[in-house]
Amino acid sequence: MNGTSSSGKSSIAKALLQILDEPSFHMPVDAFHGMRSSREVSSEELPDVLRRTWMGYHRAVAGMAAAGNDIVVDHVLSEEWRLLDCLGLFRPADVVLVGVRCSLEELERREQARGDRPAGLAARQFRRVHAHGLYDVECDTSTAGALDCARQISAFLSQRPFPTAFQQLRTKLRPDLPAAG
Ligand SMILES: Nc1ncnc2c1ncn2[C@@H]1O[C@H](COP(=O)(O)OP(=O)(O)OP(=O)(O)O)[C@@H](O)[C@H]1O
Repeated sequence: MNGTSSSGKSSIAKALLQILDEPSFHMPVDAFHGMRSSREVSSEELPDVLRRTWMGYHRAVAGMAAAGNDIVVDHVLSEEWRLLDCLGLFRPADVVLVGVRCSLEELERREQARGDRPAGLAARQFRRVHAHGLYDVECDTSTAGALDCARQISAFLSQRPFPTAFQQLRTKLRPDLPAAG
C-alpha cells in the first residue's frame, strides 16, 4: 500500500490481517526505524542512515516473500528511488499495488488530531507519493473506513488482472532489468 502519512495505511493493514484467508504479515517501515539504536545521528549522517534503513526494509520484505509468505507492506513512495528499488526486488506478478488516497484537508485534520507526526508531513508528501500514477487497486479513506477499504482490497485479490501495475512499471521504469515475471 502506498499513501501519504495519515492516509490510513496502518489501519487498513490491521483490518486486512483480520480478513485475509492466508496467514499474512504486516511489515511496517516504522518497525525498522524502531529497531535502530537510539544513538543520536548527525544531520550529515541522517540521509544515508535513513536510506539504508529503507533499503534494508525492502530486502527484508523481499526475503519474507521469497520464503512464500504473504506480506502487507505500508509504504510512502515519496522519493522515486524507493519505487525503483522495490521494482528490482519484488516478483512483479506477485505484487498488488494499492493506492491509498485521502483529501489533503482530511489528512491535515488527522495529522493535527493524532499529534505524533510533524505538522505538514502529509502535505509535503501529497503530490509526490502518487507521481508514478499506476495502481492495481485504489481506495479513498476520505470517504471509506479502514475495514471497507480492506474488504475492497481483499475482494480484488481473487480476480486480479494481468499484467500487474508492478509488471508495467518495471518495464517502463527499469528497462535495465530482464522482462517482468
Ligand atoms: N478510513 C479512515 N477514516 C477516518 N480516519 C482514519 C481512517 N484511517 C485512518 N484514520 C485515522 O487517521 C490516523 C492515521 O491512520 P494510520 O496510522 O492508519 O495512517 P498511516 O497512513 O499508517 O500513517 P503513517 O504513515 O503516518 O504511519 C489515525 O488517527 C486513524 O485513526
